[in-house]
Amino acid sequence: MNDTPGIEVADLTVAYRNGHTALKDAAFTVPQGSVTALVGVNGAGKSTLFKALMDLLPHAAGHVRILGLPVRKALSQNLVAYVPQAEEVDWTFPVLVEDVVMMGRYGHMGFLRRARPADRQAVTDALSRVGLTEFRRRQIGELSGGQKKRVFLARALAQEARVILLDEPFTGVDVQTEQTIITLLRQMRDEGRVMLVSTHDLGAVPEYCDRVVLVKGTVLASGPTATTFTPDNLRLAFGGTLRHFMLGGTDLHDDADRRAVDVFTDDERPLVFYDDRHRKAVPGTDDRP
Ligand SMILES: Nc1ncnc2c1ncn2[C@@H]1O[C@H](COP(=O)(O)OP(=O)(O)OP(=O)(O)O)[C@@H](O)[C@H]1O
Repeated sequence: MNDTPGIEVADLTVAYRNGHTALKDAAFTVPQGSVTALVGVNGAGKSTLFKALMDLLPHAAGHVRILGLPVRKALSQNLVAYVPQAEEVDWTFPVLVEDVVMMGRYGHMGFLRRARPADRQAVTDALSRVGLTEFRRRQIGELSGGQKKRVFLARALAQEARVILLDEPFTGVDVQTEQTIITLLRQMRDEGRVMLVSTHDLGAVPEYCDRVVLVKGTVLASGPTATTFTPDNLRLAFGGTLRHFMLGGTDLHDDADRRAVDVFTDDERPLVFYDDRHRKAVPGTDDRP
């Protein structure tokens, strides 16, 4: 690992063919060996940013570098992998779990896409790492939501991607699978990889993300979670869409404790901040079973 940023986005503007500018002058940097949350309201531009990083949308202005390389070069070197949202995949397509993971090897194969022993070994290793070895001969459509997510993570591992874009990896996933995925993300971070994770689960962000990028038509703020994932920045990014209230005094304590908490919630996944002396989001304070 060197000091080259994992992802570098500078003054990026992205417009759709109908003329709608979804991102304007967006800028942020993500170091190698990090897990970064990408958060913002519906329509803020998270998927647009992913598409720009995957070269699926032209850049009207600005530039993107991945591990110091222009996007196309990074893609041609198999450095970038995308873990899609469940809705983007046709689960009725008859394909085995191991075949999906083998797709991660295509970029390493020749024109005829003939799998060599090294490719088969990479698939076996990746499936073992995500705990799906016994599911390798199943049709992908027969798996649970959480298992499907892990198949796509295995595909990214088999690809030996260094930068992995994860679109809502925890949607529809139970708490145990969420923990399995978080453990994997941490291991991959420790291997020097870059994970950019779009998520609406704000309560879990401080638990597993080193850094945060807040978007709303542009990048409002980015940096280490402790200094960026703050009530002020969240108000900027989510103002009006999340309920925000403070609890203190007798609403919170039955003694003279003067501490207060800041709560941001969409009524499903609250994010709780303790008072100024503890301006650090507290993970695990949500109300899931
Ligand atoms: N194909 C498209 N053509 C035109 N405009 C689009 C297209 N896709 C998205 N947009 C618009 O671009 C803006 C950003 O959308 P985007 O899908 O990037 O948001 P998002 O942050 O990923 O939202 P969500 O949280 O709902 O997934 C929105 O205003 C959206 O309506």
